[in-house]
Amino acid sequence: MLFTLHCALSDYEVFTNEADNVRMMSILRTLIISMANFIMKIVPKMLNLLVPRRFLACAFSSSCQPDLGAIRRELDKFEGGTVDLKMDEQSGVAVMTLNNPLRLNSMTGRMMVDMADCITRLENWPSGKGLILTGTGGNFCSGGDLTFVRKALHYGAEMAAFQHDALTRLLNLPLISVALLQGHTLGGGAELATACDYRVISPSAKVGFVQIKMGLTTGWGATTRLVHLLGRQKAISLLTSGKVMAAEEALNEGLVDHVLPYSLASSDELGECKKWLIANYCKHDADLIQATKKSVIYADLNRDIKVSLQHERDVFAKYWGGPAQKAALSANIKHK
Ligand SMILES: CCC(=O)SCCNC(=O)CCNC(=O)[C@H](O)C(C)(C)COP(=O)(O)OP(=O)(O)OC[C@H]1O[C@@H](n2cnc3c(N)ncnc32)[C@H](O)[C@@H]1OP(=O)(O)O
Repeated sequence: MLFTLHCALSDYEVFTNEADNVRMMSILRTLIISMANFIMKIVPKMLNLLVPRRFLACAFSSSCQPDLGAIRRELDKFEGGTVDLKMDEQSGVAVMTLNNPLRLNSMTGRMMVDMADCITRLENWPSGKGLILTGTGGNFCSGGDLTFVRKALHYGAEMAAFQHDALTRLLNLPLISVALLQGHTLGGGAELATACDYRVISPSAKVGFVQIKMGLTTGWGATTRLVHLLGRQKAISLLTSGKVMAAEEALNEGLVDHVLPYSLASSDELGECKKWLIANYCKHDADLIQATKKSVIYADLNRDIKVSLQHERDVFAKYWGGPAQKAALSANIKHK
């Protein structure tokens, strides 16, 4: 580049006499191209020195996909607690339980991996209708396990990518899901609750997006889900206040859908929640429930009304004239 500059300047002295405008323009063009090439070469090198390589790769590559397998192997090293799944074939309702009771079911890396595996099993459960997400020992979840959090301070973006994938899959299960909020539901715990279709709360429970008080924003996708669920204003209010709400306030805010009666022992609340789920959403045929939920997800993700209606028609045509409709017609049902 310096060589080009030198040649260009010496040429300039010669040309002042000849006033050869055409050659002057050509020299100027060479100069500009050389400078541009120089900048294009040096800027990425400087950025490479200043910013970690993995961030650059993500920021500049349009094909950047997090390697979930590698993240999973890393998260699995942060032990403590489990997430357990029971699938009841008879009722079609599964119970997924956060199990880290000494730390109020706060989530370790291992639990995140467990939960992702449970979700994979639920994605492939054709006779399933519903899911209850609950915590053991009278608490839902007090957020990220702070022992894990302290060890994983270098691993936030990766953990968030893993949780975004798992919790989006949870939200989009073809089952009707409900989070049973008991005791404490804080931070990441409140985020988990927003990855279910509904939230049922114990009258003595408390729930809050306390991330802001921990110097954080949401890492497990709750901001995106809250805006869909409650709209911008309420999302801003819950997330920026970090307020911890009692059951009635959470109901008034629209965050929860049902408050359980006061009369129940904590151990009976799971049974009551199951009754609520079945009575409201899981009475009918599993195949129809799954088809309905899938259509709702499709409509939500494809806001183009024509595309969504076409899909709805296709699903409808599959059931029209089918055995379930014929059985219902024969039964001569009165919908009183
Ligand atoms: C991913 C980003 C996030 O989730 S940010 C939010 C992280 N969560 C928190 O900061 C919650 C911190 N914990 C608390 O505020 C209190 O423990 C709450 C939940 C209010 C319960 O208070 P209290 O009923 O008095 O119980 P306690 O404090 O004695 O707790 C019992 C034992 O559980 C533990 N615990 C609780 N939460 C966590 C957590 N998130 N991570 C790790 N451990 C947790 C407490 O340390 C306590 O343990 P220990 O009995 O002292 O050994």
